Amino acid sequence: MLQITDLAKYYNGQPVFLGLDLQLPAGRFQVLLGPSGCGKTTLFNTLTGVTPADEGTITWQGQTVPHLGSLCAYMHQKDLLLPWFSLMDNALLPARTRGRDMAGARGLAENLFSRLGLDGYESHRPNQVSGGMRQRCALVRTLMFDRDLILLDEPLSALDAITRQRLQHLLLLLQTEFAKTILMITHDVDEALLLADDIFVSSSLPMTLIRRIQLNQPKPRAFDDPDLLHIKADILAHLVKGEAV
Ligand SMILES: Nc1ncnc2c1ncn2[C@@H]1O[C@H](COP(=O)(O)OP(=O)(O)OP(=O)(O)O)[C@@H](O)[C@H]1O
Repeated sequence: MLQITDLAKYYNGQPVFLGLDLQLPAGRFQVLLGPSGCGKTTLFNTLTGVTPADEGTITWQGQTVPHLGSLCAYMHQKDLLLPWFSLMDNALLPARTRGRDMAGARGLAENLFSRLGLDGYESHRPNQVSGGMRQRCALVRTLMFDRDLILLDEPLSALDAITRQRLQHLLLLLQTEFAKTILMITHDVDEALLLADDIFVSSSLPMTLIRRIQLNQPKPRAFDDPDLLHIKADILAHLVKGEAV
């Protein structure tokens, strides 16, 4: 369980967010949905210690921590693969830097490569494969951190519709098969509706959470589910209202 209380971050004296409270129960797929520039990436950077919080507390499994840096796996918008390493060596980096059993790590990475349609590309370098393949490799590397909590910052935003759909299914696997707690940022309302157990809708800058929606519909879900269409209309109305905050 992750508890964020009264979190604030300022840039140049202006709040990106302040008084932010968020509670994330373990094992759920939670999605933060908000307009461009509202502070979503800054929130993730603050949570992971990339940039320090100015106020507030972060509590992970009952312990107050300065940030979640070493407690979570963070997948950025950009794949951040090292260009001089092969895809497999990129995926194995978390295991290597943590001194893990490399034979076991390689076995797991090979299994994930195969599941994600990357087998045969293990020794390719990032510039020799497509954007979708790089994102899949980045997803494998994120899993190789072996953390219970995963933060995903628009992991699918740069992908074509088909690849995106395929990876959405894979993201669902993270939750069901690997029992991860996930917090994902997206702009895409449909993606949020397909994947989330909880959706947090944020206002524009400074970011406040203006709506929380719990979705109990079983997955995989269909876009034309009347319940989801109803929720979509509600979210869009809140996003429009949030722009005016
Ligand atoms: N290092 C920084 N220094 C100063 N201002 C910053 C810095 N990083 C981000 N900002 C500002 O903070 C605000 C929030 O930016 P952020 O990238 O967190 O938004 P976002 O919601 O993730 O945007 P997008 O959805 O477009 O990725 C923006 O006004 C941005 O210009």
